[in-house]
Amino acid sequence: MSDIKALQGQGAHLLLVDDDDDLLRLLSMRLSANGYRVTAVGSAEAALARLSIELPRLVISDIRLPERDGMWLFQEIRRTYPALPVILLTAHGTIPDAVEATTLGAYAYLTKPFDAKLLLERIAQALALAAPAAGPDQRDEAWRGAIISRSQCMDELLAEARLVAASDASILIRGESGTGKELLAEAIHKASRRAAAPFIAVNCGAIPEALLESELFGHVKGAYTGAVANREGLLQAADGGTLFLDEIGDMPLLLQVKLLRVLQERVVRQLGSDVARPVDVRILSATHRDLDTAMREGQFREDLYYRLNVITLTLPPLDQRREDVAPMANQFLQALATKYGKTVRGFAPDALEALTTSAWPGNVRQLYNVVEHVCALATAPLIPLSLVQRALRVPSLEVLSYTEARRRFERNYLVQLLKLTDGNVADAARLAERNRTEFYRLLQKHDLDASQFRGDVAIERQDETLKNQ
Ligand SMILES: Nc1ncnc2c1ncn2[C@@H]1O[C@H](COP(=O)(O)OP(=O)(O)OP(=O)(O)O)[C@@H](O)[C@H]1O
Repeated sequence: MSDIKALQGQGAHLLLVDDDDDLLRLLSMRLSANGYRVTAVGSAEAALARLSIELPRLVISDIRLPERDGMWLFQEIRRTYPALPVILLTAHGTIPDAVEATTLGAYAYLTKPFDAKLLLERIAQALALAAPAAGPDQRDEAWRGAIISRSQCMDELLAEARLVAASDASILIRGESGTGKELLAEAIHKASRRAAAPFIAVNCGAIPEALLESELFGHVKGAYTGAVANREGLLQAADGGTLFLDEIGDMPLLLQVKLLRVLQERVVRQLGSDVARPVDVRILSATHRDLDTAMREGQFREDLYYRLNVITLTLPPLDQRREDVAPMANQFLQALATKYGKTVRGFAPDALEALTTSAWPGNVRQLYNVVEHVCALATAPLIPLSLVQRALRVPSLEVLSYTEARRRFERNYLVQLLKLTDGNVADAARLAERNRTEFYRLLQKHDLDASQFRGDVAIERQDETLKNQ
Protein backbone atom coordinates (compact mmCIF):
# COMPACT_ATOMS: atom_id res chain seq x y z
CA MET A 1 0.00 0.00 0.00
CA SER A 2 2.91 2.37 0.70
CA ASP A 3 3.94 2.62 -2.99
CA ILE A 4 0.32 3.31 -3.90
CA LYS A 5 0.33 6.18 -1.43
CA ALA A 6 3.59 7.48 -2.81
CA LEU A 7 1.99 7.63 -6.24
CA GLN A 8 -0.97 9.72 -5.11
CA GLY A 9 -1.15 13.08 -6.73
CA GLN A 10 2.23 14.00 -8.14
CA GLY A 11 0.36 16.04 -10.74
CA ALA A 12 -1.03 12.97 -12.56
CA HIS A 13 -3.65 14.16 -15.03
CA LEU A 14 -7.19 12.77 -14.65
CA LEU A 15 -10.17 13.27 -16.95
CA LEU A 16 -13.47 13.42 -15.06
CA VAL A 17 -16.75 12.91 -16.98
CA ASP A 18 -20.15 13.56 -15.33
CA ASP A 19 -23.21 15.60 -16.21
CA ASP A 20 -23.88 16.43 -12.55
CA ASP A 21 -22.22 19.82 -12.15
CA ASP A 22 -22.19 19.71 -8.34
CA LEU A 23 -20.55 16.30 -8.23
CA LEU A 24 -18.09 17.37 -10.89
CA ARG A 25 -17.08 20.44 -8.88
CA LEU A 26 -16.83 18.58 -5.59
CA LEU A 27 -14.82 15.71 -7.02
CA SER A 28 -12.50 18.06 -8.90
CA MET A 29 -11.77 19.90 -5.65
CA ARG A 30 -11.16 16.71 -3.73
CA LEU A 31 -8.87 15.24 -6.38
CA SER A 32 -6.95 18.49 -6.82
CA ALA A 33 -6.49 18.67 -3.06
CA ASN A 34 -4.85 15.24 -3.33
CA GLY A 35 -2.33 16.45 -5.86
CA TYR A 36 -4.02 15.44 -9.12
CA ARG A 37 -4.47 17.68 -12.15
CA VAL A 38 -8.12 17.40 -13.14
CA THR A 39 -9.96 18.15 -16.38
CA ALA A 40 -13.74 17.99 -15.93
CA VAL A 41 -16.24 17.63 -18.77
CA GLY A 42 -20.01 17.04 -18.87
CA SER A 43 -20.50 14.59 -21.75
CA ALA A 44 -18.97 11.59 -23.50
CA GLU A 45 -18.49 13.58 -26.70
CA ALA A 46 -16.65 16.33 -24.85
CA ALA A 47 -14.49 13.67 -23.20
CA LEU A 48 -13.49 12.18 -26.56
CA ALA A 49 -12.70 15.61 -27.95
CA ARG A 50 -10.54 16.28 -24.91
CA LEU A 51 -8.70 12.96 -25.32
CA SER A 52 -7.71 13.86 -28.85
CA ILE A 53 -6.02 17.01 -27.50
CA GLU A 54 -4.30 15.60 -24.43
CA LEU A 55 -4.07 12.08 -23.07
CA PRO A 56 -4.65 11.89 -19.30
CA ARG A 57 -3.32 9.09 -17.12
CA LEU A 58 -6.83 7.94 -16.18
CA VAL A 59 -10.50 8.54 -17.07
CA ILE A 60 -13.25 8.51 -14.44
CA SER A 61 -16.69 8.52 -16.05
CA ASP A 62 -20.28 8.24 -14.99
CA ILE A 63 -22.17 5.58 -16.95
CA ARG A 64 -25.37 7.62 -17.21
CA LEU A 65 -24.66 10.61 -19.41
CA PRO A 66 -26.81 12.66 -21.81
CA GLU A 67 -26.66 11.59 -25.50
CA ARG A 68 -23.91 8.96 -25.66
CA ASP A 69 -23.46 7.15 -22.35
CA GLY A 70 -20.40 6.12 -20.33
CA MET A 71 -20.42 2.60 -21.83
CA TRP A 72 -20.11 4.07 -25.31
CA LEU A 73 -17.25 6.29 -24.11
CA PHE A 74 -15.57 3.32 -22.46
CA GLN A 75 -15.73 1.29 -25.67
CA GLU A 76 -14.34 4.17 -27.72
CA ILE A 77 -11.46 4.49 -25.27
CA ARG A 78 -10.77 0.73 -25.43
CA ARG A 79 -10.65 0.95 -29.22
CA THR A 80 -8.49 4.04 -29.56
CA TYR A 81 -6.46 4.19 -26.34
CA PRO A 82 -6.34 0.57 -25.09
CA ALA A 83 -3.73 1.26 -22.41
CA LEU A 84 -5.70 4.11 -20.81
CA PRO A 85 -7.35 2.96 -17.54
CA VAL A 86 -11.01 3.77 -16.93
CA ILE A 87 -12.99 3.84 -13.68
CA LEU A 88 -16.76 3.93 -14.07
CA LEU A 89 -19.25 5.49 -11.69
CA THR A 90 -22.64 3.88 -11.62
CA ALA A 91 -26.07 4.20 -10.03
CA HIS A 92 -28.02 1.05 -9.11
CA GLY A 93 -29.77 0.83 -12.48
CA THR A 94 -26.53 0.55 -14.43
CA ILE A 95 -24.65 -1.96 -12.25
CA PRO A 96 -24.94 -4.81 -14.83
CA ASP A 97 -23.37 -2.50 -17.43
CA ALA A 98 -20.57 -1.66 -15.02
CA VAL A 99 -19.89 -5.33 -14.28
CA GLU A 100 -19.75 -6.06 -18.00
CA ALA A 101 -17.36 -3.15 -18.49
CA THR A 102 -14.91 -4.55 -15.95
CA THR A 103 -14.87 -7.88 -17.77
CA LEU A 104 -14.04 -5.91 -20.91
CA GLY A 105 -11.13 -4.15 -19.25
CA ALA A 106 -12.48 -1.23 -17.21
CA TYR A 107 -10.24 -0.97 -14.17
CA ALA A 108 -13.08 -0.73 -11.63
CA TYR A 109 -16.54 0.64 -10.98
CA LEU A 110 -17.93 2.44 -7.95
CA THR A 111 -21.59 2.58 -7.03
CA LYS A 112 -23.02 6.00 -6.23
CA PRO A 113 -23.07 7.36 -3.58
CA PHE A 114 -19.47 6.31 -3.04
CA ASP A 115 -16.83 7.10 -0.49
CA ALA A 116 -14.28 9.58 -1.87
CA LYS A 117 -11.53 7.73 0.02
CA LEU A 118 -12.36 4.55 -1.89
CA LEU A 119 -12.21 6.44 -5.18
CA LEU A 120 -8.77 7.85 -4.26
CA GLU A 121 -7.58 4.38 -3.47
CA ARG A 122 -8.87 2.96 -6.78
CA ILE A 123 -7.26 5.81 -8.72
CA ALA A 124 -3.89 5.22 -7.09
CA GLN A 125 -4.11 1.47 -7.75
CA ALA A 126 -5.12 1.97 -11.38
CA LEU A 127 -2.23 4.38 -11.95
CA ALA A 128 0.21 1.99 -10.34
CA LEU A 129 -0.92 -0.79 -12.69
CA ALA A 130 -1.26 1.20 -15.88
CA ALA A 131 1.26 1.63 -18.69
CA PRO A 132 3.46 4.71 -18.37
CA ALA A 133 2.11 7.98 -19.70
CA ALA A 134 3.36 8.87 -23.15
CA GLY A 135 3.10 12.54 -22.41
CA PRO A 136 5.38 15.45 -23.08
CA ASP A 137 7.18 14.90 -19.72
CA GLN A 138 9.02 12.02 -21.35
CA ARG A 139 10.31 13.91 -24.37
CA ASP A 140 13.69 14.38 -22.79
CA GLU A 141 13.92 10.68 -22.07
CA ALA A 142 15.10 9.35 -25.45
CA TRP A 143 18.43 8.26 -23.93
CA ARG A 144 16.75 5.55 -21.85
CA GLY A 145 15.50 3.81 -24.99
CA ALA A 146 13.20 0.90 -24.24
CA ILE A 147 13.67 1.03 -20.46
CA ILE A 148 10.32 1.05 -18.69
CA SER A 149 10.20 2.06 -15.07
CA ARG A 150 7.54 3.12 -12.64
CA SER A 151 9.19 2.18 -9.38
CA GLN A 152 11.02 4.60 -7.18
CA CYS A 153 14.12 2.40 -6.94
CA MET A 154 14.44 2.23 -10.75
CA ASP A 155 13.78 5.94 -11.16
CA GLU A 156 16.55 6.67 -8.66
CA LEU A 157 18.91 4.27 -10.41
CA LEU A 158 18.17 5.84 -13.80
CA ALA A 159 18.75 9.32 -12.42
CA GLU A 160 22.12 8.16 -11.08
CA ALA A 161 22.96 6.41 -14.37
CA ARG A 162 22.24 9.55 -16.30
CA LEU A 163 24.45 11.57 -14.01
CA VAL A 164 27.42 9.22 -14.25
CA ALA A 165 26.92 8.75 -18.01
CA ALA A 166 28.28 12.25 -18.51
CA SER A 167 31.62 11.29 -16.99
CA ASP A 168 33.97 8.91 -18.77
CA ALA A 169 34.31 6.65 -15.76
CA SER A 170 34.17 2.86 -16.06
CA ILE A 171 30.95 1.49 -14.64
CA LEU A 172 30.22 -1.97 -13.33
CA ILE A 173 26.56 -2.93 -13.59
CA ARG A 174 25.48 -5.59 -11.17
CA GLY A 175 22.20 -7.43 -11.16
CA GLU A 176 20.62 -10.84 -11.57
CA SER A 177 20.24 -12.31 -15.02
CA GLY A 178 17.48 -10.66 -17.04
CA THR A 179 17.25 -7.48 -14.95
CA GLY A 180 18.21 -5.25 -17.89
CA LYS A 181 21.97 -4.78 -17.51
CA GLU A 182 22.62 -4.56 -21.23
CA LEU A 183 19.69 -2.21 -21.75
CA LEU A 184 21.05 0.06 -19.02
CA ALA A 185 24.56 -0.03 -20.50
CA GLU A 186 23.17 1.06 -23.86
CA ALA A 187 21.20 3.86 -22.20
CA ILE A 188 24.35 5.09 -20.44
CA HIS A 189 26.11 5.12 -23.79
CA LYS A 190 23.23 7.09 -25.36
CA ALA A 191 23.32 9.62 -22.53
CA SER A 192 27.08 10.10 -22.86
CA ARG A 193 29.18 12.30 -25.11
CA ARG A 194 30.01 9.11 -27.03
CA ALA A 195 26.41 8.61 -28.20
CA ALA A 196 27.18 9.13 -31.89
CA ALA A 197 30.04 6.56 -31.85
CA PRO A 198 29.51 2.76 -31.73
CA PHE A 199 28.12 0.83 -28.78
CA ILE A 200 29.40 -2.74 -28.97
CA ALA A 201 28.31 -5.49 -26.60
CA VAL A 202 30.29 -8.70 -26.06
CA ASN A 203 29.22 -11.58 -23.88
CA CYS A 204 32.50 -12.79 -22.37
CA GLY A 205 30.84 -15.94 -21.04
CA ALA A 206 29.43 -17.08 -24.37
CA ILE A 207 32.62 -17.09 -26.45
CA PRO A 208 35.40 -19.69 -26.14
CA GLU A 209 38.65 -18.27 -24.68
CA ALA A 210 40.75 -18.42 -27.87
CA LEU A 211 38.05 -16.78 -29.92
CA LEU A 212 37.34 -14.10 -27.28
CA GLU A 213 40.94 -12.91 -27.38
CA SER A 214 40.86 -12.58 -31.13
CA GLU A 215 37.40 -10.94 -31.01
CA LEU A 216 38.56 -8.29 -28.53
CA PHE A 217 42.05 -7.55 -29.78
CA GLY A 218 41.90 -8.60 -33.43
CA HIS A 219 44.74 -10.41 -35.17
CA VAL A 220 47.13 -10.08 -38.04
CA LYS A 221 47.35 -12.58 -40.85
CA GLY A 222 49.18 -15.72 -39.75
CA ALA A 223 48.92 -14.96 -35.99
CA TYR A 224 47.57 -18.49 -35.60
CA THR A 225 46.33 -21.27 -37.85
CA GLY A 226 43.14 -20.05 -39.43
CA ALA A 227 44.07 -16.34 -39.21
CA VAL A 228 44.11 -15.95 -42.96
CA ALA A 229 43.81 -12.16 -43.03
CA ASN A 230 44.20 -9.13 -40.76
CA ARG A 231 41.20 -8.57 -38.58
CA GLU A 232 40.29 -5.61 -36.38
CA GLY A 233 39.19 -6.40 -32.82
CA LEU A 234 36.12 -5.09 -31.03
CA LEU A 235 38.18 -2.72 -28.84
CA GLN A 236 39.29 -0.99 -32.02
CA ALA A 237 35.84 -1.18 -33.58
CA ALA A 238 34.40 0.62 -30.54
CA ASP A 239 36.99 3.43 -30.81
CA GLY A 240 35.40 6.72 -29.73
CA GLY A 241 32.44 4.81 -28.30
CA THR A 242 31.59 2.26 -25.63
CA LEU A 243 32.45 -1.42 -25.24
CA PHE A 244 30.07 -3.34 -23.02
CA LEU A 245 31.66 -6.45 -21.53
CA ASP A 246 28.81 -8.64 -20.30
CA GLU A 247 29.58 -11.45 -17.87
CA ILE A 248 33.00 -9.95 -17.16
CA GLY A 249 33.35 -12.44 -14.28
CA ASP A 250 33.72 -15.18 -16.90
CA MET A 251 36.72 -13.55 -18.58
CA PRO A 252 39.77 -15.84 -18.39
CA LEU A 253 42.65 -14.55 -16.22
CA LEU A 254 45.06 -14.22 -19.12
CA LEU A 255 42.66 -11.94 -20.95
CA GLN A 256 42.06 -9.96 -17.78
CA VAL A 257 45.74 -9.05 -17.76
CA LYS A 258 45.60 -7.97 -21.40
CA LEU A 259 42.45 -5.92 -20.87
CA LEU A 260 44.01 -4.19 -17.87
CA ARG A 261 46.97 -3.20 -20.01
CA VAL A 262 44.64 -1.67 -22.60
CA LEU A 263 42.91 0.36 -19.91
CA GLN A 264 46.21 1.58 -18.49
CA GLU A 265 48.02 2.32 -21.72
CA ARG A 266 45.06 3.16 -23.96
CA VAL A 267 46.56 1.21 -26.84
CA VAL A 268 45.65 -2.11 -28.47
CA ARG A 269 47.99 -4.66 -30.01
CA GLN A 270 46.47 -7.16 -32.41
CA LEU A 271 47.38 -10.80 -31.88
CA GLY A 272 50.64 -11.46 -33.67
CA SER A 273 51.58 -7.79 -33.88
CA ASP A 274 53.80 -5.48 -31.83
CA VAL A 275 52.26 -2.35 -33.25
CA ALA A 276 50.40 -0.39 -30.56
CA ARG A 277 47.34 1.36 -31.97
CA PRO A 278 45.80 4.10 -29.80
CA VAL A 279 42.23 3.49 -28.72
CA ASP A 280 39.72 5.69 -26.94
CA VAL A 281 37.02 3.45 -25.57
CA ARG A 282 34.84 3.58 -22.49
CA ILE A 283 34.36 0.23 -20.81
CA LEU A 284 31.07 -0.66 -19.19
CA SER A 285 30.92 -4.13 -17.74
CA ALA A 286 28.33 -6.31 -16.09
CA THR A 287 28.16 -9.38 -13.99
CA HIS A 288 25.61 -11.44 -12.14
CA ARG A 289 28.45 -13.17 -10.27
CA ASP A 290 29.86 -12.05 -6.98
CA LEU A 291 33.23 -10.60 -8.04
CA ASP A 292 34.39 -10.19 -4.43
CA THR A 293 34.25 -13.96 -4.01
CA ALA A 294 35.86 -14.47 -7.43
CA MET A 295 38.71 -12.15 -6.33
CA ARG A 296 39.16 -13.97 -3.05
CA GLU A 297 39.33 -17.26 -4.94
CA GLY A 298 41.92 -15.83 -7.31
CA GLN A 299 39.63 -15.98 -10.35
CA PHE A 300 39.34 -12.26 -10.85
CA ARG A 301 42.20 -9.75 -10.72
CA GLU A 302 41.87 -7.11 -8.05
CA ASP A 303 43.62 -4.41 -10.12
CA LEU A 304 41.22 -4.95 -13.02
CA TYR A 305 38.28 -4.95 -10.62
CA TYR A 306 39.17 -1.48 -9.33
CA ARG A 307 39.69 -0.21 -12.88
CA LEU A 308 36.29 -1.44 -14.05
CA ASN A 309 34.43 -0.64 -10.90
CA VAL A 310 34.96 3.10 -10.55
CA ILE A 311 31.18 3.36 -10.21
CA THR A 312 28.77 0.53 -9.42
CA LEU A 313 25.13 0.53 -10.43
CA THR A 314 22.97 -2.29 -9.13
CA LEU A 315 19.77 -3.29 -10.90
CA PRO A 316 17.21 -4.57 -8.41
CA PRO A 317 15.49 -7.91 -9.13
CA LEU A 318 12.02 -7.49 -10.64
CA ASP A 319 10.45 -8.88 -7.46
CA GLN A 320 11.72 -5.79 -5.64
CA ARG A 321 9.99 -3.42 -8.08
CA ARG A 322 6.56 -4.87 -8.62
CA GLU A 323 5.17 -1.50 -9.72
CA ASP A 324 7.14 -2.02 -12.95
CA VAL A 325 5.48 -5.34 -13.82
CA ALA A 326 2.11 -4.05 -15.10
CA PRO A 327 3.46 -1.22 -17.27
CA MET A 328 6.09 -3.57 -18.70
CA ALA A 329 3.51 -6.30 -19.36
CA ASN A 330 1.20 -3.79 -21.07
CA GLN A 331 3.97 -2.37 -23.22
CA PHE A 332 5.37 -5.79 -24.19
CA LEU A 333 1.84 -6.91 -25.07
CA GLN A 334 1.25 -3.95 -27.39
CA ALA A 335 4.55 -4.58 -29.20
CA LEU A 336 3.99 -8.34 -29.43
CA ALA A 337 0.38 -7.94 -30.63
CA THR A 338 1.76 -5.99 -33.57
CA LYS A 339 4.44 -8.64 -34.15
CA TYR A 340 1.88 -11.46 -34.18
CA GLY A 341 -0.75 -9.41 -36.02
CA LYS A 342 -3.23 -9.93 -33.17
CA THR A 343 -5.97 -7.58 -32.06
CA VAL A 344 -5.18 -7.96 -28.38
CA ARG A 345 -6.14 -4.93 -26.33
CA GLY A 346 -4.91 -5.72 -22.86
CA PHE A 347 -5.08 -7.95 -19.80
CA ALA A 348 -8.18 -8.62 -17.75
CA PRO A 349 -7.68 -6.90 -14.36
CA ASP A 350 -7.29 -10.22 -12.51
CA ALA A 351 -4.79 -11.40 -15.14
CA LEU A 352 -2.71 -8.26 -14.61
CA GLU A 353 -3.00 -8.76 -10.88
CA ALA A 354 -1.67 -12.33 -11.25
CA LEU A 355 1.34 -11.06 -13.20
CA THR A 356 1.98 -8.37 -10.62
CA THR A 357 1.94 -10.78 -7.69
CA SER A 358 3.82 -13.66 -9.36
CA ALA A 359 7.47 -14.39 -8.49
CA TRP A 360 9.96 -13.52 -11.25
CA PRO A 361 13.22 -15.39 -10.66
CA GLY A 362 14.12 -14.83 -14.33
CA ASN A 363 13.30 -11.12 -13.99
CA VAL A 364 12.25 -9.00 -16.98
CA ARG A 365 13.35 -11.57 -19.54
CA GLN A 366 11.00 -14.10 -17.95
CA LEU A 367 8.15 -11.59 -17.90
CA TYR A 368 8.71 -10.91 -21.59
CA ASN A 369 8.60 -14.64 -22.36
CA VAL A 370 5.37 -15.06 -20.43
CA VAL A 371 3.73 -12.12 -22.23
CA GLU A 372 4.91 -13.48 -25.58
CA HIS A 373 3.44 -16.84 -24.70
CA VAL A 374 0.00 -15.43 -23.82
CA CYS A 375 0.00 -13.15 -26.83
CA ALA A 376 0.76 -16.04 -29.18
CA LEU A 377 -2.08 -18.09 -27.70
CA ALA A 378 -4.63 -15.29 -27.28
CA THR A 379 -7.98 -15.87 -28.95
CA ALA A 380 -9.87 -12.89 -27.48
CA PRO A 381 -9.05 -9.17 -27.28
CA LEU A 382 -8.66 -9.35 -23.51
CA ILE A 383 -6.10 -11.76 -22.05
CA PRO A 384 -7.91 -13.80 -19.37
CA LEU A 385 -6.48 -14.93 -16.04
CA SER A 386 -6.56 -18.60 -17.11
CA LEU A 387 -4.15 -17.97 -19.98
CA VAL A 388 -1.75 -16.05 -17.77
CA GLN A 389 -1.84 -18.86 -15.22
CA ARG A 390 -1.03 -21.37 -17.94
CA ALA A 391 1.90 -19.30 -19.22
CA LEU A 392 3.26 -18.86 -15.70
CA ARG A 393 3.62 -22.63 -15.48
CA VAL A 394 6.19 -22.68 -18.34
CA PRO A 395 7.75 -19.26 -17.92
CA SER A 396 11.01 -19.67 -19.80
CA LEU A 397 9.69 -20.93 -23.11
CA GLU A 398 10.49 -18.64 -26.01
CA VAL A 399 7.61 -19.00 -28.42
CA LEU A 400 9.04 -20.24 -31.69
CA SER A 401 7.80 -22.76 -34.20
CA TYR A 402 9.91 -25.92 -34.41
CA THR A 403 11.03 -24.92 -37.90
CA GLU A 404 12.08 -21.43 -36.78
CA ALA A 405 13.89 -22.75 -33.70
CA ARG A 406 15.79 -25.22 -35.89
CA ARG A 407 16.58 -22.57 -38.48
CA ARG A 408 18.01 -20.24 -35.82
CA PHE A 409 20.08 -22.98 -34.25
CA GLU A 410 21.50 -24.08 -37.60
CA ARG A 411 22.34 -20.55 -38.68
CA ASN A 412 23.95 -19.67 -35.38
CA TYR A 413 25.98 -22.88 -35.51
CA LEU A 414 27.25 -22.05 -39.01
CA VAL A 415 28.11 -18.46 -37.99
CA GLN A 416 30.11 -19.74 -35.00
CA LEU A 417 31.99 -22.23 -37.21
CA LEU A 418 32.83 -19.54 -39.75
CA LYS A 419 34.01 -17.22 -37.01
CA LEU A 420 36.19 -19.91 -35.54
CA THR A 421 37.77 -20.75 -38.89
CA ASP A 422 37.97 -17.15 -40.06
CA GLY A 423 35.68 -17.94 -42.99
CA ASN A 424 37.65 -20.97 -44.18
CA VAL A 425 34.98 -23.25 -45.66
CA ALA A 426 37.21 -26.33 -45.89
CA ASP A 427 38.06 -26.10 -42.16
CA ALA A 428 34.49 -25.31 -41.18
CA ALA A 429 33.15 -28.26 -43.22
CA ARG A 430 35.73 -30.54 -41.61
CA LEU A 431 34.68 -29.47 -38.11
CA ALA A 432 31.04 -30.02 -39.04
CA GLU A 433 31.92 -33.43 -40.49
CA ARG A 434 30.25 -32.55 -43.78
CA ASN A 435 31.74 -32.49 -47.26
CA ARG A 436 32.40 -29.11 -48.82
CA THR A 437 29.56 -29.24 -51.36
CA GLU A 438 27.09 -30.04 -48.64
CA PHE A 439 28.49 -27.29 -46.42
CA TYR A 440 28.23 -24.74 -49.23
CA ARG A 441 24.60 -25.75 -49.68
CA LEU A 442 23.97 -25.11 -45.99
CA LEU A 443 25.60 -21.67 -46.24
CA GLN A 444 23.44 -20.88 -49.24
CA LYS A 445 20.30 -21.99 -47.43
CA HIS A 446 21.05 -19.51 -44.64
CA ASP A 447 22.20 -16.77 -46.97
CA LEU A 448 25.70 -16.77 -45.43
CA ASP A 449 28.79 -15.69 -47.29
CA ALA A 450 32.00 -17.20 -45.88
CA SER A 451 34.10 -14.34 -47.27
CA GLN A 452 32.32 -11.96 -44.87
CA PHE A 453 34.11 -13.70 -42.04
CA ARG A 454 37.56 -12.99 -43.40
CA GLY A 455 39.71 -9.92 -42.93
CA ASP A 456 39.09 -6.44 -41.52
CA VAL A 457 35.52 -6.12 -42.75
CA ALA A 458 34.44 -9.16 -40.82
CA ILE A 459 33.27 -7.52 -37.62
CA GLU A 460 30.73 -5.12 -39.06
CA ARG A 461 29.42 -7.75 -41.43
CA GLN A 462 29.07 -10.30 -38.66
CA ASP A 463 27.14 -7.80 -36.57
CA GLU A 464 24.71 -7.37 -39.44
CA THR A 465 24.54 -11.12 -39.93
CA LEU A 466 23.75 -11.73 -36.29
CA LYS A 467 21.13 -8.98 -36.30
CA ASN A 468 19.37 -10.68 -39.21
CA GLN A 469 19.02 -13.95 -37.34
N1 LIG B 1 13.35 -1.84 -17.56
C1 LIG B 1 13.07 -2.52 -18.69
N2 LIG B 1 12.14 -2.09 -19.54
C2 LIG B 1 11.85 -2.77 -20.67
N3 LIG B 1 12.46 -3.92 -21.03
C3 LIG B 1 13.41 -4.39 -20.22
C4 LIG B 1 13.77 -3.72 -19.02
N4 LIG B 1 14.76 -4.42 -18.42
C5 LIG B 1 15.00 -5.49 -19.21
N5 LIG B 1 14.21 -5.47 -20.29
C6 LIG B 1 14.17 -6.49 -21.36
O1 LIG B 1 14.41 -7.76 -20.73
C7 LIG B 1 15.30 -8.56 -21.49
C8 LIG B 1 16.57 -8.85 -20.68
O2 LIG B 1 17.31 -7.63 -20.53
P1 LIG B 1 18.91 -7.57 -20.62
O3 LIG B 1 19.40 -8.50 -21.70
O4 LIG B 1 19.32 -6.16 -20.69
O5 LIG B 1 19.23 -8.22 -19.20
P2 LIG B 1 20.64 -8.62 -18.58
O6 LIG B 1 20.57 -8.26 -17.15
O7 LIG B 1 21.75 -8.03 -19.41
O8 LIG B 1 20.59 -10.19 -18.74
P3 LIG B 1 21.84 -11.23 -18.65
O9 LIG B 1 22.48 -11.08 -17.30
O10 LIG B 1 21.16 -12.56 -18.81
O11 LIG B 1 22.76 -10.89 -19.79
C9 LIG B 1 15.57 -7.78 -22.78
O12 LIG B 1 14.63 -8.20 -23.74
C10 LIG B 1 15.31 -6.34 -22.38
O13 LIG B 1 14.90 -5.57 -23.49
